[in-house]
This record gives sequence, C-alpha cells and structure tokens, in this order.
Amino acid sequence: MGSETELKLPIIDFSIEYLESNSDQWESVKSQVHKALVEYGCFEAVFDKVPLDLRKAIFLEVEELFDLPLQTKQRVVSSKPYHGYVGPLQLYESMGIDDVDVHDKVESLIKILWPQGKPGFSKNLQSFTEQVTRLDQIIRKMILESLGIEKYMDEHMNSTNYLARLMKYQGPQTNEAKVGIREHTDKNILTTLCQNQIDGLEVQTKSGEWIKCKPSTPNSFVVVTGDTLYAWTNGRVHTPAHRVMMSGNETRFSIGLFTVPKPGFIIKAPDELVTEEHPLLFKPFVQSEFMKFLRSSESTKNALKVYCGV
Ligand SMILES: O=C(O)CCC(=O)C(=O)O
Ligand SMILES: [Fe+2]
Repeated sequence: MGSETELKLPIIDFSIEYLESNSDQWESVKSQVHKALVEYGCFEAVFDKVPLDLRKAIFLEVEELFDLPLQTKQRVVSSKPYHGYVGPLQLYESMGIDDVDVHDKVESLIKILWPQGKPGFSKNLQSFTEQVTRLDQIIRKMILESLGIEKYMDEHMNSTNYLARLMKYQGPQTNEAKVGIREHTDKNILTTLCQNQIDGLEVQTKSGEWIKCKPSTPNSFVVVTGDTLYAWTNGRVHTPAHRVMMSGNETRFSIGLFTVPKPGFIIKAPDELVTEEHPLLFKPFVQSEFMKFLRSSESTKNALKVYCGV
C-alpha cells in the first residue's frame, strides 16, 4: 500500500537566547518567516519563553473560567463581534479579552467573572501575554524587514491593539469529525495560537488541501496571518482559510492572541508594495468599519474584496 505523506506546516525555531536584529540567526529566521507566510500564511513557531508550568496553569484557569455559570460568563459583553463572551454554540464557546496587555482592562474583566478577584489568573495571564506579544512583535518586525518596508515600523507597531480569545471546544463523543469552528480567514493582522494537548486546528494550503496541525513540541504556537495583513502588504503574504475539527471525547482549549488595528486606523498598502507587477488590491479601509460590514453581510467569503477590492 502506498503511504500518503502527511502535509505539515513549516516549523520555525524562535527559541534562541538572544534573537538580535541583524545577527545571522535573525536573518535566517526572518527568511524562514517570509517564505512560510508567502507560501502558507501560517507556520508553527517553537518559542520557549512561556514556561511549560505557566502554560499548564493558564489552561487550568481557562477551564475554570468556562466552568463558571453561563449567566456569569454572559456578563462579559461587547458590541464588537467576537469580543466578549460568545456561545455556547454547538461545540464552541469563547471569551474575548480586549487590550489583554493592559493590566487595568484585564482586572476589570476578572472582576466581572470573579467579583472576589482571581490573582493567580491575572498574574499568569499577564506573564503569558508579555511573552506572546514579544513573539508577535519579533514576527511582525521580520515581516516588515523582509518586505523592505522598515520605514513603517513605528507607525505599524503603534497602530495595533491586542485581543486575546480563550476558546473551548467540546469533544463530540464520536470519532466522526465535527466542526468546532467553521472554515474562515482571520480578519485581523496576525494571530498566535496555543492549545492544550488536544489537536483539531486545520489550515488550508493554496491548492486546497487541509493540513492537520499537530504541534511538534510542547513549546509550540501556530501563527496565522489575517486579511488585514494581506491587504496592507498588497497581497505579498497569503492568508489561509482554517477551521477546527473535533472528534472523540476530550475537550480542547486554545488561546489566541490577535493583533488588531486600533479603531479608526486607516489600512493603506505602502507605496513601495504597489507596482506594475503588483497593482493595488484594496482601497484604504478602516478594519473596525470592515468588521461592522461583515456583521451585516451574509457571507464572509472574500468579504474584504467585496468591501474594498479595487
Ligand atoms: O482554536 C484554534 O486553534 C483556532 C481558533 C481560530 O481560528 C479563531 O479563533 O479565529
Ligand atoms: Fe481563526
């Protein structure tokens, strides 16, 4: 019998003591990031700056959070889609935490869920966020450098906020795969995902095959680009469709850190990336307005093109 080779995401190692700009290591990792994002819009990042006991602790706390009564979770509301509490849907529920890198914002959310406070969770979430935002910033710096648009670095870095989303997917109690979160592209800039030991994330290649993500180390994260990065780079990086498929009995938890443009910030491809060979793909747009459009439109497929395609 011929054995099918399983498709795998590129694996990029960021576990280097000092990943300094301009060092040989930096240049090597940068070119791997560039290649992976052009080809897949996605890769596995090995990053050992989040200690494993911190990961373990935070996932236990995420589990506790979802075990709170539904009425308590539903107190976390937001007018923005996928911010605040979402669910419970068939297998899925999630809790969005806006500005997760801003201590007071996190504290006020925790007060809603645990009026008596939850110091362990607050501290762990802060340490986790500090490290994962570092990884996000290294990757974004590498993206801008590899596209030759370093002059926009400060403007770009200052134009974003961080949303964290804690997610729970119930096992469907059958070996038949069931949809946990349906196929979509992310609408933000960059997403960094980490999961408990239960797999389920699948990423589609440009040729339409699905890659089942099986993180190769306990220190792994999956990094996915969003439509806004695709638009801002005028199509230089791919933005992949992805979904979560669940089977079996076990519950999957994941944490996503989403880099989101600040409300009102105009996404406009740098002149350097608009050429005869690469004509402008999207008119300048405000991501928060696009999100409102998405909410009112029927289909999310090619939504950005429908909204502001040239
Ligand atoms: O849970 C995951 O691993 C993926 C979640 C996801 O794709 C999303 O929230 O946009
Ligand atoms: Fe996603």
